[in-house]
Amino acid sequence: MKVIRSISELKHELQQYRVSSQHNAKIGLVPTMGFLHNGHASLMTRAREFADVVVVSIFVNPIQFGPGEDYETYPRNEERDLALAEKQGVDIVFIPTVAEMYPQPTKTKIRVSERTDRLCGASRPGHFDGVTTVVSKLINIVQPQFAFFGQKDAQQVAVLQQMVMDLNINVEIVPCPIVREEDGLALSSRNVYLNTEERKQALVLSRSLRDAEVAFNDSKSVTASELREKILSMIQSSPLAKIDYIEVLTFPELIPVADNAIVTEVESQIIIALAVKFGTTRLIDNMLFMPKGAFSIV
Ligand SMILES: Nc1ncnc2c1ncn2[C@@H]1O[C@H](COP(=O)(O)OP(=O)(O)OP(=O)(O)O)[C@@H](O)[C@H]1O
Ligand SMILES: CC(C)(CO)[C@@H](O)C(=O)[O-]
Ligand code: BAL
Repeated sequence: MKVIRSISELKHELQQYRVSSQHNAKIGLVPTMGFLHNGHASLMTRAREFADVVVVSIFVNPIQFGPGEDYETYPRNEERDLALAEKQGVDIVFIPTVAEMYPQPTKTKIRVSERTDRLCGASRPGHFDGVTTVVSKLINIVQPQFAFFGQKDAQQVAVLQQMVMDLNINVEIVPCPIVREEDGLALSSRNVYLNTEERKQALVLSRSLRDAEVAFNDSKSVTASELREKILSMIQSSPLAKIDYIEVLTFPELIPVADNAIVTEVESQIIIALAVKFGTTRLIDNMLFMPKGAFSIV
């Protein structure tokens, strides 16, 4: 496994793969912010199935953090990350510095409208401009055929799919399923911030989504607002939970489902997306539902 820190060296290395391969090596990119866990590992495994060369980037991207967010304290552990990537059979780990990615403050940003209006786009103004800008840069540098993203960050997947479609970027965005701890908590680098009590109470996210899934499967007449209320009351029973949002939307368009709509009758895929704070740690989770007539794009 090669560890590369400069853009020019990465481009050179990838060019070697392209010209030396008899089969036109397919490149898979897995963008991350490091502090890798099994959710990231699952993206690498998926990438290996699609691509001959797997490139993982590790970069805590300052321009997707707002003022007062956790850019400075975001967990980092390069040694452990490299060991995990090596174990996953990754070919190249790209670890640029901020100065390498942004030699001067970027004067150009990519902004996707509409799909960024709600959920984390509303709670974290400018966040997705930072994500789409850095992902475009990474795609331009690596020129992969495939790029892999976790469905845990479902809005990120929807926004990036919109971006590559609108800008005719020649890459397939491949969404990958959410990896969870045995007790249901979605893996996230930020879980490390949780103290014992917060970690315990954070289980309410996956449990409330599972309850919603049961209601969805058992009742032919459950409405969007009933599903939302069910989740709301369950999360509110956790004293430490501070709700940012609970929304029922179509996916990937992210258009709100009408309160009185019977969810099993909606003709597109539906997402229930949550963001909840426990102490200072903001966690997100979601579940996709496939009403009758809808077909999956994930
Ligand atoms: N539990 C998970 N299952 C599947 N994919 C995941 C999971 N957690 C993160 N990913 C994906 O890994 C990629 C890199 O994410 P990132 O490095 O921000 O990790 P993270 O655990 O989501 O961190 P954070 O705590 O900052 O949200 C993203 O595409 C993200 O969706
Ligand atoms: C895609 C990403 C690596 C861009 O910085 C980040 O938003 C993340 O880790 O999900
Ligand atoms: N995985 C999302 C990256 C962020 O929270 O900034």
